[in-house]
Amino acid sequence: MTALKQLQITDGGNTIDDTLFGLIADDIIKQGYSVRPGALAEEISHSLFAYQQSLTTHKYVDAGIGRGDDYLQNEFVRTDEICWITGESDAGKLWLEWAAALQTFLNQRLFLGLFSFESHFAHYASGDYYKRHYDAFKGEANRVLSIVTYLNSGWTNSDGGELVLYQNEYDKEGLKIVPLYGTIVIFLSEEFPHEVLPANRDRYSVAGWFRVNCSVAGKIDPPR
Ligand SMILES: O=C(O)CCC(=O)C(=O)O
Ligand SMILES: [Fe+2]
Repeated sequence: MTALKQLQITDGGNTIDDTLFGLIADDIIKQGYSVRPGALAEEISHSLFAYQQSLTTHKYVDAGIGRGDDYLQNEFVRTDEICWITGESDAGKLWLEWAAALQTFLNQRLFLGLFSFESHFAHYASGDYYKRHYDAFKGEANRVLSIVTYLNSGWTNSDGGELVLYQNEYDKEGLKIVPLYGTIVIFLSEEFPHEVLPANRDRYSVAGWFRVNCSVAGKIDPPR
C-alpha cells in the first residue's frame, strides 16, 4: 500500500479515514480545534440520522450539566434534550467504532492519553440553546477533547442554532459554525468556551468527549 493510499478499509465501508484523522490532528496542533465541513463518512451520518429520527421522545432526557453526582438540571444554561449512545444500535456502534479509531490515532500522533469516550444524541427544538460554557475545568482534567457532529440538511443562516467557539475566556466574538449535516467540530475541552445559539428549527447533533483516566483509590473514573 502506498503512502498516498491511507484509506483503511478494515471496516468494509471506508468509514475510517486516516487522511481525515491526520488533518484533524494537524488542526489541533496548530490551533487547538478543528472544523471540518462534510467530513463525516456518509454511511455514519446517514445511520446516525436515521436512528436519531427513530428515537421517540421518551428515549431522551432533559440535558443536565455534569454526570452522576454532579448532574444538575439547569434550564438557565441549556434547554436541549439528550440520549446517551451505548452501542446497542448499529448506528451507535458505527459511531463509537469511528470515535475509537480517532482516539487511537490521536493518541499515537499527539500523545493525548485519551482513555475513554462518552457520547450522546442531542435534540434542540426551536428556541432551545446552550449558554456559553466549558466542557471541562482546568485542574479537573477529565474531559480532554470535545467532538460534535451535525445531522441537519439544508441548514441556512436564518435557522440560527450556530455553535460559537470562543478563543479564550475574553473572546466575545467567537467563530460561528453552522450545524450542517456531516460537519465535524473538535476542540480541546478545557481551552474553548462555546455556546449554542437558539435554533429556529429542530437541530440534531451528536456530541462526545474523550476523557483521560482520573481514577483514584476507591473512586472509579469514568463514572459509569
Ligand atoms: O451542539 C453543539 O454545537 C455543541 C453542544 C455542546 O456544547 C455540548 O453538548 O457540550
Ligand atoms: Fe459544550
